[in-house]
Amino acid sequence: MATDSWAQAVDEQEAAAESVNHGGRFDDKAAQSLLNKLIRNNLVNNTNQVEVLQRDPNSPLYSVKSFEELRLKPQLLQGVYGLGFNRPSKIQETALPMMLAEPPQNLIAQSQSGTGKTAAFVLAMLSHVDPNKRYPQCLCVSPTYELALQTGKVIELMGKHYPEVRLVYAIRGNKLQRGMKLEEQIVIGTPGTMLDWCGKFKFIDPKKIMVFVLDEADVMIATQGHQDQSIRIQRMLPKNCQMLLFSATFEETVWNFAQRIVPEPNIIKLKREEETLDTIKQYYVLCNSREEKFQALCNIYGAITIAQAMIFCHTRKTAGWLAGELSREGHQVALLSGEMQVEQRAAVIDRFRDGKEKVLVTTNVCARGIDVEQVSVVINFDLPVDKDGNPDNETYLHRIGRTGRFGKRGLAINMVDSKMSMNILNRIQEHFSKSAVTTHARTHTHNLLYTQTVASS
Ligand SMILES: Nc1ncnc2c1ncn2[C@@H]1O[C@H](COP(=O)(O)OP(=O)(O)OP(=O)(O)O)[C@@H](O)[C@H]1O
Repeated sequence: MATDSWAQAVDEQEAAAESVNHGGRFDDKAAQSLLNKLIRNNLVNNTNQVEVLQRDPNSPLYSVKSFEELRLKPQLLQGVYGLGFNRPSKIQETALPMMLAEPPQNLIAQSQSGTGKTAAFVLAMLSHVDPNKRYPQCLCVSPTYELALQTGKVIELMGKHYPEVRLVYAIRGNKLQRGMKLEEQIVIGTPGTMLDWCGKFKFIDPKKIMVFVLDEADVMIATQGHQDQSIRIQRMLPKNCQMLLFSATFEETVWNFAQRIVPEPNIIKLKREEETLDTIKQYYVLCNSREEKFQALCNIYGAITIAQAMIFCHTRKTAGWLAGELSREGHQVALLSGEMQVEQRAAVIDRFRDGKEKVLVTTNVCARGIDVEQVSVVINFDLPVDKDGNPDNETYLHRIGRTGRFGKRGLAINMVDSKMSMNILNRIQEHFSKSAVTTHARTHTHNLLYTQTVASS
C-alpha cells in the first residue's frame, strides 16, 4: 500500500475507533459499519513491517547483532534461515548470549507475546546438547498439550539440519514400555507426564539433565498443580543444571517467587508500560446482553473471516453455546475447550492452523503461546477474570497476543455487556497504563486505543 493511502487508512481507523469507543452501540448501524471498516483496515499488513521494526530501537523486534554474531552452530544457523528468520529479535539477541555463556547461567526472561521467546530457548537447548550422548539432556515443560506439540515442532524445524539430535514428547497418550530408557536428547512435555517419566517410570535419568526450561513460567509457578510438579522435577535435577524461565507476563508475586526458586538468575524484565504491543489495536463494543453480543459477532463475522480470528469465552459452557449458535447461523467455526480429548484438541488446532476453519471459539486453554500467524482478530466475548471475579490482566495480554505475532498488525475487540464488565475493562486498562501518563490516561479511561497510544509514547 502506498504511504498516503496507508496514512489515510490509519486516520480512518482512528476516527472509527473514536466513534466506536465513545459509546457506539452495536445496534447502531454507523458503529457497526465503522467497526467492520476498522477490521478490514487492520488486516492490511505492510510487507516490510518486520524489517522496519527490526531497525527501530523502541521495538521488541530490534536487534543490533546478526544471527552469525550470536555464534550459533552452522547447522542451527541453517535451521534459523530455513525458517525465514533474517535477524534476531531483542529477546533473542539479549537472552542467547546469556544462555550460551560458560559456565551455564540461569535466566528468568520476560518479553512481549509473539516476539520469539520460543525460538530463543529452543536454540539454547539445541546448542547445549551433545548429540553423541544418547540420553535426555534437556527438559522443556509447557502448560498445555497443544503448546508442547507446537514447541516440539519448532525444535524439529530449527534442528532440521542437525539430525543427530532427537526429540521425544512427554505428553498424555504417549505410552512407553515399562523399564525403557530414553535415547532422545530433548524431552518436551507437560508437567504431570514429565514428572512421571523422571520419577515413577524412570524413563529419564534426571541427574543427567543440563538444561531445564519452563515455558509460560509464570503460570507454571502460579498454578498449584503445575507448581508442585515443576518443583518436584526441579528437585531431582543436578545443582548445576541450567534453569531457563520464559513468559510474556510475570505478576509481581510470581516474579518474586521465581527469583527464590532459581539460584543466581540473570534477569530480563519489562516495564509495565512495555508489556503491551503497539501493533495490537484494542477496542470495545457496548452490548446489553449475551444475545446482543452474539448478534454483534454475527454483524462483524464477514470482516473477521477475511483472515482468521480467535474468540475467547470464560467457560466451556459458553464456548460450546457460542460455537453452536454460530454454526446454526450457518458460520463454520471450530471449538476447542479443555474437556475434549487431547487428540481431538490437536486435530482442531491443526485444522485451524491450516486455515480449514477461520474462526476458533475457545477458552483460556488456548490463551497462551499458540502461534498461528494469520490470526488478525482476537475477540474477548467474555473479558478474562480470575476466580474471584477480578480482572485477569495477564490472561488479557496473552489472549490478545494471539494476534500481532512478530510485528504483524492485530486487532482485539472486547465485548462489554454490563456495568460490571465495563468496570473490569477499565481496570485492565488502568493496570497497563498506570505507570505511563496517568492523568492523561484517566481522562480517556473508556478508550483503550487512546490509552495504548498514550502509554507507549
Ligand atoms: N528472528 C525471527 N525472525 C522472524 N520471525 C521470527 C523470529 N523469531 C521468531 N519468529 C516467528 O515469530 C512468531 C512468534 O514467535 P514465538 O512463538 O517464539 O513467540 P513467543 O514470544 O514465544 O510468543 P508467546 O508469548 O505467545 O509464547 C513465530 O511464528 C516465529 O516463527
